[in-house]
This record gives sequence, structure tokens and C-alpha cells, in this order.
Amino acid sequence: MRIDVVTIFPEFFDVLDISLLGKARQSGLLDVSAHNLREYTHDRHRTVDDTPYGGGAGMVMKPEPWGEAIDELLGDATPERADASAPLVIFPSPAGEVFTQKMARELAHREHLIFGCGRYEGIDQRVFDHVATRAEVRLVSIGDYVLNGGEVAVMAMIEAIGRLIPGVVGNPESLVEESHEDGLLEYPSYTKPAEWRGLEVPPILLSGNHKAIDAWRREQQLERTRRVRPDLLRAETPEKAETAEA
Ligand SMILES: Nc1c(O)cccc1[N+](=O)[O-]
Repeated sequence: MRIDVVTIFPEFFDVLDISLLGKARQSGLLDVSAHNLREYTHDRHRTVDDTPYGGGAGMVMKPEPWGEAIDELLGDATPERADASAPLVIFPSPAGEVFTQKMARELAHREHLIFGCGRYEGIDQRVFDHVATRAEVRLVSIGDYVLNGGEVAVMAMIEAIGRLIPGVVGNPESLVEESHEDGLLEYPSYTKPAEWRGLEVPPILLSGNHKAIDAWRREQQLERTRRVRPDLLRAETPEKAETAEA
């Protein structure tokens, strides 16, 4: 998978050279490049923003640099080539659709993702409108809170997507029993020692009865999801909600 990120802070993504994603980059499973939006300006001050039409506080990111940057990254992409190889352009935005594990799984199958990190009060709307004439565009939110820009959101999405690419995580089994993989929160985990500061590991986990352990873990998932995220039970399937309330 090729990932391009357009940002005024390209150094922000240097951290992707370490850990799992760093190994994935070295092995060629993942190619991540950060591009400085200011490289697509032509004035002495490398200006990327200006005052908003209609007034209001803050500044809006100018369309011209974005247009040139994304033109370069799209290459000869056309809307007619709507297959997995077609680039998908994602702008993190509080006004976007919510990023979920389901979306991460879907995007892990794409060959080319382009992320555009907005700053200030956002990007001129015409950028989204124009790019959508050339490629699929999505505005995606990682949560209902205010960030100073899209870089943190893109980092989260790259990690969530990148780790699902076959070969990135050593043991694919470890991807299965995780929060949100089956629509539920994960069960609590324990390791040695069996007793720590007066707290003991649940005896069922020491029993060796794997059928009983699986049942206990499933109940723990349902109890934790009912308590912490009842919305997940309602959102998925009525059957699951019914099981959870049983
Ligand atoms: N929430 C937010 C923001 O305030 C700014 C950029 C991106 C996001 N987001 O992806 O959630």
C-alpha cells in the first residue's frame, strides 16, 4: 500500500519510521510519504492560508497549493478507474463520517491512500469539490472533539489501517480478538504473576478448560460493552443486543 500525506508539518510523520509500521515500510509492505504543502506555493512567504470570505475568526487554507499537491499525487487517476488501485483521498475533519474498525478493514485493501491534513479553520471547500471530480474523496472524523489540525487524526488512521495489512502484524490471530473486531469491547487480559499486590488472576483462566475460558471471556466482553459502550450493541445487530441483555 502507498500512503501519501499532505501537511504543513511533514516532520510530524517521521515517527512512522519506528515500531511495526517502520518494519512494514522497510519490508515494502507499506510506503508512506509526507509532502510539505508549502512546496506547492509560489510566493516569497510560502503562503497557505488567507482570511475567510464572509468574515469570521481564523484563517482558511487556500485552494491553489492543495490543487497542485493533489494533482501531483493523483497523477493520471481518473474517476473511471474505480477499482482498488484507484487512489482514495481522505481529509480528516470534525465534519466527517466517523472512522471505525470496519472502515479501517475496508481501507486496508486499498492500494493508494492520499491524506490531506487541514490546519487553521480548515481547507477551502472547493478543494474537496474539485478533487471529487478526479477521485473518490472522503471527509473522516476520529472523534467529536477539537484538534488543531488533521495530523494526529491521520497518524491514528495510518496505524489502524497499516496494522491490518497482511504481513505487518506477525501473528494475524492477534488481530482477531481485539476491541471492536467483533463489534464488542475486548475482555480483560492477565499475565504472570498469579497474585500481585493482593490481586489474583480469575481462577477460570488457570483452569485449562478452554471452552469455559472462552465462555467467560465472551461474557466479560458483553458485560464490559453493556456497561461502557451500550451504543455498540444497539448499533450492530438486534440479535447481538438481545444476547447482551439476556
Ligand atoms: N476532530 C478533528 C478536528 O478538530 C480537526 C481535524 C480532524 C478531526 N478529526 O479527524 O476528528
